[in-house]
Amino acid sequence: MTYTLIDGKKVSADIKNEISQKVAERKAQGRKIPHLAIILVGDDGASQTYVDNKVKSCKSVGFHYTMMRFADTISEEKLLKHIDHVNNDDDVDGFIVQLPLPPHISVDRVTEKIRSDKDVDGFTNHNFGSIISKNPLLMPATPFGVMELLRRYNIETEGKHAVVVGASRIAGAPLSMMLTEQGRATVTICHKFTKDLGSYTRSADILLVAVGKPGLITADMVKEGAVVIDIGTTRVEGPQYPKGWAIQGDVDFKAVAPKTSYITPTPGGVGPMTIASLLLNTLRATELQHP
Ligand SMILES: Nc1nc2c(c(=O)[nH]1)N[C@@H](CN(C=O)c1ccc(C(=O)N[C@@H](CCC(=O)O)C(=O)O)cc1)CN2
Ligand SMILES: [Mg+2]
Repeated sequence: MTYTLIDGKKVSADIKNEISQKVAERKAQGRKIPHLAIILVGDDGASQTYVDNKVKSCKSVGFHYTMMRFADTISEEKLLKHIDHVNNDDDVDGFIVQLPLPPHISVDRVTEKIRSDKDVDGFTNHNFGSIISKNPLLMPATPFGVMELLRRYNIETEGKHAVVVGASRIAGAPLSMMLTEQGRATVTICHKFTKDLGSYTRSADILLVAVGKPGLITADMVKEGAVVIDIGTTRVEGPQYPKGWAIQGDVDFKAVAPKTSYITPTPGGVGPMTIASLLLNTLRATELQHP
C-alpha cells in the first residue's frame, strides 16, 4: 500500500505563518501583541531544548515573551507564589510551566495554581473539562495539534474506531475526549494495564499512540489501511547517532508505514504541532483578554 506521510513540520510552519499575519494585523490596529511567559525549573537538557524552541517560535511569529528560570532547589511554596505573580501580571496573556518538575514539587498543585484563561498548555482541570463543553477554552497543546493534523489532511473521524494507546493527562486522556466530542469517533483507550494490546490496536481505523516506548507498535499490531498517529517522543542515546542521541516514536515506522494509509513520522510529525498549538492558544488567550 502507498501511504501519505503526515508532515507536521510543514503544517506547523503554515500555522506559524497564519499566526504571524494575525499578529501583524493586531499591531497595525494598535491592539495588544500576545505575550507568552515560560517558567523553567532546573537544567534538564531536553526541557532546555524545548523551551529554546518555544522562544524561537515566539520570535518568529512576533510575540513578546519572557523567560523565567529557577534553580531546581526552589521550594514549591516559592514557585506557587511566583505563579500567582504571573497570574496577576496584566501584560502576560499566557504562560506555561515546563514539565517535568523536580520530584519535591507537585505538578498537580502547580498546574491548578495557573489561571485558566492564561493556561496556554491547557493543563488545568477547568480547561481539561472544557473539552466536552460547546465552547472549549484553551485545549491541551499536543492533542489539539493531533486534531489539527487530522483536520488539515481531511482524515474522516466520524463513526471511525479510534484506538488511543496511553492515558496520560497531557496527551492520551484529553485526546480521547476530543476524538469523541469533536471527532465523533468511537474511542477505545488502552493503557499499561491493558492485556493483549494487539487485539485492540488491530481493530483500529485510526491508531494514536502516546506512551513513550520506542518500537511498542509493530507491523502485526496494525490493520491494513489504518491511519497511524505516533505521539511518543523518546530521546534514545547511543554512539551510532551523530548527536549522541536520537528522537524515536512509539511506532516501528519502517515496518508499519507500508501497511498504513496515513502515518506521522517521528521526528517531524506530532512534535512540531505541540509548539504551533501553544502559539495558537497564546493568540486565543490574548484575543479573549484583550479583544
Ligand atoms: N509545559 C509543558 N511541558 C511539556 C510539554 C508541554 O506541551 N508543555 N510537552 C513535552 C515536551 N515538549 C514541549 O514542551 C515537546 C516535545 C517534543 C517536541 C518536538 O517538536 N519534537 C520533535 C523532535 C525534537 C527534537 O529533535 O529534539 C519531533 O517530534 O519532531 C516539541 C515539544 C513535555 N513537557
Ligand atoms: Mg493580559
